[in-house]
Formats: sequence, structure tokens, C-alpha cells
Amino acid sequence: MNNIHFYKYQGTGNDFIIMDNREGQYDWLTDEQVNELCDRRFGIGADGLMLLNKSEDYDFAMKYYNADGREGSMCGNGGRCLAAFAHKLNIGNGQLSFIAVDGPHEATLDGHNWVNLKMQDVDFVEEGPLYYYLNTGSPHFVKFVEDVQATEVFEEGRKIRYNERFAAEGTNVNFVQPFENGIFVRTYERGVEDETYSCGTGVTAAAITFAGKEEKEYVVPVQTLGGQLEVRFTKTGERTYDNIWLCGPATLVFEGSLHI
Ligand SMILES: N[C@H](CCC[C@H](N)C(=O)O)C(=O)O
Repeated sequence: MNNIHFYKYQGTGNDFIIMDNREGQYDWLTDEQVNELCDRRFGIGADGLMLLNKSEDYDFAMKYYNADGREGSMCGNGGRCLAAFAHKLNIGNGQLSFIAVDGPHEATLDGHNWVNLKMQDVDFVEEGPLYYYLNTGSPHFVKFVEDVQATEVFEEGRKIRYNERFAAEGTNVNFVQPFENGIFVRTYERGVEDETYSCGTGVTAAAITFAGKEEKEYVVPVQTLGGQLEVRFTKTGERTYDNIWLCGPATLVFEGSLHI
């Protein structure tokens, strides 16, 4: 039996189990155990699990697993939650730098539970007749729809995720509708294989495709099922974007211990 002390965080309803692994005390965790811990009936329940690891060159290193137990690509809401957790551990001084699977990130904490997270630059956006496809740390298919509330996100998202092009590697699928002065985004997440309440890298991808032609700075308010986020970025060329920030709440829900 191994003892686990965990923290449960959520960022706009995208929820995560987090463990402080700076001493490597959870290095024994298997993919199967991650999957069981993330199960909403037999486990703690979460969309993903993260380890806060030690890093030589950064304040910490982020290791992210999807709920299916497999190591995922970058997770935007997860990154924001992990930054909030690092702050709780007195790492950094409201300013953090960390390394994730897609490269280095900076994060700043604003007030009690607001985290701004810098994402990797985007240097290409594939544009099809009815879709966009881009990588914001994770791969995202983006489709604008007329009524996002009425969209069958699970069925429609699943069809795209398992189509001929994406079946092997998978993709996340975002359905987007212009909303107030920004967008409303609903996401089918690979690795969870279901709709989640919010997906940070997906919201970032959707906001980028919503930008106009003009090369300038954009601020896009985003509504998700789990709350509001904001994406800021600079469009630097026809398909290139930098200084991308994903901003929103990240909250500790509870902590606990268990034996597995
Ligand atoms: N929920 C995450 C995305 C996780 C990425 C994962 N679904 C994958 O592509 O492996 C986010 O907030 O960005």
C-alpha cells in the first residue's frame, strides 16, 4: 500500500488531482492508477492528474496525465491550477516559471485565485472550408457553429476525434459561437473522451481563430460551461501569433489522503 496526499483543483470546471512530487515520492504511480484516481465513481474524480516536479532551471516542472491515465500534451487550465498550487507551496513570488511537455511557461498570480498563463507561440493555423486546426500545446480542431448550446458536443466531437485523419493520434474538438463581445466554446477532450466544462488550450485555439485580419493585440472574452476566461495575444502575421496569455480563475476545492 502506498499513501497519497492530494489536492483537488478546478479552473472553470476543468478539474485536476494534484500531488507535490518534488521529492519524487509519487514516481511509482502507474498509468492505470492515474486512470483509477480520476474515475468519478470509483476514484477521486478529475479530468486529469498532475505532478508538481522539481526542476533545475525553472521554479517547477509540470507533468500532466489525461483522465485515461496516459501522459497528455499541454493542458492550459491544468497549468493555471498547478501555478496556483505552486503559489500555495510558497514557490515564486506571484511570478512563476515552469517547464511543461511543450516547453517553458510563465505564470502570474493576480489576487486570490486568478492565474495568467503564458502559452507557446502559434506559428501555423490550418484553415479548411468549415474548420481550423492548430496546436496551442495540444492539437485542436475548431469549428464555428450557429448554436453552440444546441450542439451535440459528445456525438459530433467523437465523430471528428475518431475520423480517418485523427483516429490514431486523436484531437480535441472545439465548437465555437460568437457570444457578446467574445466567444462561447464547448470542447470534446481527447484523453477524457468526453465533453469537459472547459479546456484551456482549446479556448486559446478558438480565440486565435476568432481574431480579425488586422495584425494587432487582441483580447477575447471566452464563455465556457464552467465559467469565464480571457485570452490575450498579438497577431504578428497571416497565421502567426505570439505573447499568448490564458487568464482565469484556478481554485483549490479540497485536499485529502488515501491508500492505494
Ligand atoms: N484540458 C486541457 C487540455 C488537455 C489536453 C488533452 N485533452 C490532450 O490533448 O491530450 C486544457 O485545459 O488545455
